[in-house]
Amino acid sequence: LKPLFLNQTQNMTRFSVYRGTFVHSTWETPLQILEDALLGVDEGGKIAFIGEGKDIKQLSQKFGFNLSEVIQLAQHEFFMPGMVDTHIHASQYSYAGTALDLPLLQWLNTYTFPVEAQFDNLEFARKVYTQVVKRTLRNGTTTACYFATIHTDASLLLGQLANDFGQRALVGKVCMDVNDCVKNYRETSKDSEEETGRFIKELLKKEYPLVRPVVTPRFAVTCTEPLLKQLAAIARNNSVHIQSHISENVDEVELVKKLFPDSTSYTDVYHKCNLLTNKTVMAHGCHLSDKELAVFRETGTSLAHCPNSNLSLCSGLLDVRNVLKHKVKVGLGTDVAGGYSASMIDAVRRTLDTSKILSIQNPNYETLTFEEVFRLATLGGSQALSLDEQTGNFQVGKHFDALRVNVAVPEGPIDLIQPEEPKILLEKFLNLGDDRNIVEVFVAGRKVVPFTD
Ligand SMILES: O=c1[nH]c(=O)c2nc[nH]c2[nH]1
Ligand SMILES: [Zn+2]
Repeated sequence: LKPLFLNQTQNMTRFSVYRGTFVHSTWETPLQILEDALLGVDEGGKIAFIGEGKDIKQLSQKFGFNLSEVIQLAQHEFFMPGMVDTHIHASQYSYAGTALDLPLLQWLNTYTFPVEAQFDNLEFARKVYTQVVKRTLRNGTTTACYFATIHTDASLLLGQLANDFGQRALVGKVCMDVNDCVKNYRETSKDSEEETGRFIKELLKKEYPLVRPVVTPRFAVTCTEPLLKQLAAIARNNSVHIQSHISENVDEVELVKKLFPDSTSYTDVYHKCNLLTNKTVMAHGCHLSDKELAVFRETGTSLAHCPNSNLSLCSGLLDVRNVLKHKVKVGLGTDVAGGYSASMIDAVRRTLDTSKILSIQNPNYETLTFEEVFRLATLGGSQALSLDEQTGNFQVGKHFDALRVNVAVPEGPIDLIQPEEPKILLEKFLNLGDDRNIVEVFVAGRKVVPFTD
């Protein structure tokens, strides 16, 4: 009886086990390929073991799974880590793909603020937020760092929807106490502060396992210095993330200089207000100086590179190679709707395009490789959001956030003429693939795509 009893206790933990090709990044190498690997996920959604297919018998005995339960990937399939969108405006999704004919400051006043003002209507909010969460999940965004609007209840609803669909998310109620252009879209400083406190408290009270609040001053142009300082204190007291925008376009940088004459740079404005922390992510940074990047590095602040937006609004070209040389943490963002695509696959392509534009301008430029950009979209993003202990690659102990990619999916966008090695399959997927190739999406071990209802 004794051995049987022992065996039963061993079997108490049930694993989901996958066998096939796994591609991911580490800090040592931007592309590591594990062929015929076995990966086990425990009931908590964490990666319990990674081994080789040839050792399946020993692994099944050690971890107590049946060989018949192992899920085998097909030829042309691989698992890659879920992608991390480090910067996306959920509230701008309704007009994604339009309104790209004005530079940033005019774009905000003409298109963005009037739409965001409508999120006092919870039914409208539910419609938009449901669609953006589903669309991003389907396109392989397992973690999203969202801007909502100034409306606390609608922002809480976004958190609820991310939780319901199973997406890992940071959700920010936007703060802005300056806006003279669209009068019904701004808060008093007091409301902004109090509502941020309420937002954090109520979101944390829900105890959603994968959703966290992020303190969100929109940017220095729409926030007074006292509000910026208060928000930094709220973030510190609650140990939560901070997100904002910085140095996206030249006119904006000039305006911030005028608005904050006592600061030596745009970065200095935020630094003086204590907003630069190792849980802060700033979008864009196209026009940051090397000196400012050094402050990012010292404070542990990260950058969200949003190339589609930077090109679409003619904002600028972020020199990611220089950011990496300064050892500043950096991930990729779609920045919907300044960026017209909600897909992180597009963010990968636009990152490569931007790097190639910089190479055209300077033939000595060291162009980013597709492997490096793959790392930015996965591990880099998780690090930029200080979530790299939970997600970003396939490491024992991390959550299983993964995409099952079938490069040769029937009726899909890619024609495979002959069998290809995994590196080529990944490159084809990143350059030619779309959501049809993403046949399953897992977040913390749970299959969230295809949708169940
Ligand atoms: O791309 C952007 N989108 C926005 O909504 C925004 N607000 C401030 N700065 C911004 N940049
Ligand atoms: Zn943005």
